[in-house]
Parts: sequence; structure tokens; C-alpha cells
Amino acid sequence: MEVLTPEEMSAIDRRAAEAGPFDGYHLMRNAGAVAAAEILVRFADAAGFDVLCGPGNNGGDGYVVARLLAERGLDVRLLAAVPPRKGSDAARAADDCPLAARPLDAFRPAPDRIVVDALFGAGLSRPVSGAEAAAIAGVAAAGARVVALDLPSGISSDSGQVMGAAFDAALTVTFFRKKPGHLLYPGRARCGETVLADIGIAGALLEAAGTTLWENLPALWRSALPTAGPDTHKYNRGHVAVFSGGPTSTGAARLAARAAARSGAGAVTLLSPASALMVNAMHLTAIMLRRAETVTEVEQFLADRRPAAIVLGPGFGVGDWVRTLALLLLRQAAAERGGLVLDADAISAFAANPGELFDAARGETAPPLVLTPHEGEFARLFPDLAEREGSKIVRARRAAERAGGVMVLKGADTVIASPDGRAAINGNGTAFLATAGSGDVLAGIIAGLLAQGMPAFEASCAGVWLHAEAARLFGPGLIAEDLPELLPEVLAGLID
Ligand SMILES: NC(=O)C1=CN([C@@H]2O[C@H](COP(=O)(O)OP(=O)(O)OC[C@H]3O[C@@H](n4cnc5c(N)ncnc54)[C@H](OP(=O)(O)O)[C@@H]3O)[C@@H](O)[C@H]2O)[C@@H](O)CC1
Ligand SMILES: [K+]
Repeated sequence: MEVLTPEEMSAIDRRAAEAGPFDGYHLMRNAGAVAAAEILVRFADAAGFDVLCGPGNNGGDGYVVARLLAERGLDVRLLAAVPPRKGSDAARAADDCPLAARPLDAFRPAPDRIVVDALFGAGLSRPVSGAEAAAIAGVAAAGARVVALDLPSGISSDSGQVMGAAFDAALTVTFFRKKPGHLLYPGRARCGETVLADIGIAGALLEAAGTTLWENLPALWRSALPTAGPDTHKYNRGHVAVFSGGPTSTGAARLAARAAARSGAGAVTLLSPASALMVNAMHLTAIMLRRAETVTEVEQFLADRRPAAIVLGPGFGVGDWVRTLALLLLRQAAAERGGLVLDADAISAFAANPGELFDAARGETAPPLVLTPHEGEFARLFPDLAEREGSKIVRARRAAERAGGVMVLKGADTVIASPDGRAAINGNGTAFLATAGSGDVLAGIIAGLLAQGMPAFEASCAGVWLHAEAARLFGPGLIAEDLPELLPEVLAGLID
């Protein structure tokens, strides 16, 4: 579940080699051995194997794989543009490999042979060009299947971006823990099936490294999921309030409200302008309805009912009123638990002056804040970060720190970042979620979990995962209305 940056991984590799029992070359042999085993399980019937080795330790892994496949009597061709640096572990691996390397320029890919990509791994430091780029293009043109060692060459281990050109692998075998490039697009799509292999590095080294980045999986937040017990009544299960837009845009708020209820909030109230009360009333049953279109009415509601979590933004409209409301809600003293979820229009409304929002969120008594922008909304609040090259993780972390709230930067590879530096990359996203209203549902799920006492980072991570899992469960034909109804089944699978 932990995800390591290339720097963290190489520091752990170094410490593992110092601590033993395996030195650097032994770890490399372990890496090559597990990769060869994964290859043999899947591709033993291939016509042959073309192993492409680069100058660093990724190439070293390749020499080990080439030797092991050749020892099995398989047809193996070895290709290298540059020999490994003298005295390195990779040079030892090359010495121990009985095959002679041919120059990479001589490589002629064939569709019935497997390409073992050991050109570059974590050490990729600039765009791929020359013979390596030509090899990548040639393999794509020939349609040969690729097994990548550690990471498809050309994918940045740090950001998942393509640097110049990159292989499109059918299988990627990586070692110890995943890196951001395995989970962030486009890298994630280029990895194919990703196998995480144990090469003999002790897990204890990870604890010492103090990881703050994870793949978003239930193990990260399962223990913080709310559970009902004998003392439970509807208000201690948490009360969520959702602000509705005007008469022709009420659906988004109702989707959020329904999702909050289905995620276990004990009570949900829809706050509606007078003009939309009848429209909303016609579509609500268990969810309560209250008029709130002035500051006085909102303050009265907050004083009367003290909702733990609030959703503002879905279908609400951009303007002064949404800004006034957001600032008012951030000035309210935080409840014992819960928080404020700002989505959609409540984010865009601060485009002209994001600092106003961030200052309010930093108020001493402000409730925990969760922002759920997609890339377009993110660019409105953080134009400098959006334009920046670099990983989605770095951008989400900087934004969370600046905003003083949890950032849920949505997309196929949603990143959740906390102002304290913790971050998670979602692993179960699905294209089925690309449907109108799906974001409104997510805001509601997060609010429902906040209201039940889950801390903001955990509630956001859980919300993102549950939302995607519900979509996977439904599959083709999904519309946003289906998502809340599938939450009980997804939650039942997680709560004992
Ligand atoms: N350490 C361990 O214990 C273990 C490590 N393991 C393995 O090691 C891998 C990391 O190894 P690594 O650090 O040597 O980096 P690697 O990816 O081989 O590339 C560096 C070389 O490529 C060069 N280069 C970079 N970009 C280039 C470009 N565009 N075009 C051309 N050249 C370029 C770069 O040149 P330089 O930047 O120095 O000029 C340097 O020579 C890791 O992914 C895993 O597979 C496993 O064996 C398990 C144990
Ligand atoms: K590689």
C-alpha cells in the first residue's frame, strides 16, 4: 500500500544492502529471478526473448533475466546501447551473463518474440532519444509484447509522465513497493499488469523511512470507518446539511444528500432557496427540507441543528452568495467532528480571490475543509500549480498546504492530499465514473463519513474509493443516481 518516490526507494535499496543479508548485487539477482519467474509463468511459449539492457542497474536486472531465461534453454537475444559502468552491480550481472550483447541499433523486433525492457528504471533522468527511442518505436510498430522491469522505460517513476517516448508494456514487474509512476496516468496505462515482487528487503526499513504516500486502498482507512453500535441514535450518527441550487438546478444537491444518507449519516437536511422548495419537496422522503436563502436563515439553521458536516457547491451557481456562504460556514466554530466539503461552484466562485478562502480556512476555529476540484476547477484556484510541470502528487500536496484543507484532486488517478503532507493515489478508478452528477455523489459520501466522525483525510480517501467501487460494481450504463444505492453493498464488504 505504501508508495515510494524514486529517491526513497534508492535510499531503502542502499540501506537494505548495508544491513544485509543481501548486498546490492544479490538484491539485483533476486529482482531478476522474480522477474524471470513471472515471465515464464505467462510467456514460456514465446518464440524467443529480446532483452534490452540500459547502462544502469535497471540494465543489471536485465542481464540477470537474460541469463536465467538462457539457462532454461530458451532463445534469448541480448541488446545494449552502452555497457554498464565498470565496478557497478550491473557490470557484475553483465559479466555473469554468458550471452554477448549486440548493439541496440541492430535490434529488429518481431511480433512473436517478447521484449524484456531493462533500458531505464528509477534512474531515468532526461527524455529518451536516439537508439532507445528508435527501439521503442520499432517495438510498437512490430506489435511485440513487452515486459518492463521496474517500470516501462520512458515513464517517469516520479510523475508517470512520458519522457520523450515510452514502452507500452503488457506486464511490469516492480520491486518492494510501487512508485508514483505505476499509479499516475499515463504511466499507469503503460504498465499493463503490474506485479509487485518481494526481493528480500525488510519491511522494517520502510517504517524507518517514514512514508507519507500510499495507494488508496481500504487498508489505509478501514479502521477509521464508522460502525454503528447499541448507543447509536440518528443524531450521533451525524447530521449532514447540503445546500441546494435554484429551481432548475436542484438535482446535484439531492444526489449529494442521498449519498450522504447512504454512507451512513443519521440525518440529512437539504437547505433550499424558497423558489426551489416545491421542486425539492417533490423528490424527498427521508431527507429533510428547510428553507435557507438569507444569512439569518442559515445562521438560524446552524444554531438550531448544529450539522456536523456540510456540502456546498453542487449545482449551486457561482456568485457572491456562494462565497458569502462558504466564508460564513468557515467562520462557524467547528463541531466536535465533521467538516465542510466545498465542491464545484463553491470552488470556482473563489477564482478571482482564492486567498480569501484560504485565509478563512486557516481561522483558528474553522471546521476541517475538504475541496474536491477536477483539474479545471483546480486551475482556477491554483493557476500557478496547474501550469507547473511535475507530478499530480506535488501539485495536490502544495495546494492542500496552501488551502489549509484536504485536496481531492479528481481524475482517473484521483490524488487525495492532506495539509500535513500525507497523500494517497486512488487505485480503483474507473471510466464509468465519467458521468454527470458523479462528483456531486462523491461530495455527499465524504460529508456523510465526516459527519460520522472520520477525520478529513481518511473520510476523503474512503469516499473516493467507495465511490469508484460502487461504479465498478454497477458497470456499463451507470448514471449518478445508481451510485448512492450501491454504497450499502460496498460498505457491507468492508465492515465486519
Ligand atoms: N539499487 C538496488 O539495490 C536495486 C536496484 N534495482 C534496479 O535498479 C534500477 C535503478 O537503477 P539506476 O539508479 O542505476 O537507474 P537506471 O534506471 O538503471 O538508469 C540510470 C542510467 O541511465 C542513464 N540515463 C538516464 N536517462 C537516460 C536517457 N534518457 N537516455 C540515456 N541514458 C539515460 C543514466 O545516465 P546519467 O543520468 O547518469 O548520465 C544512468 O546511466 C531500478 O529501476 C531497479 O530496476 C534492482 O536491481 C533492485 C536492487
Ligand atoms: K525498464
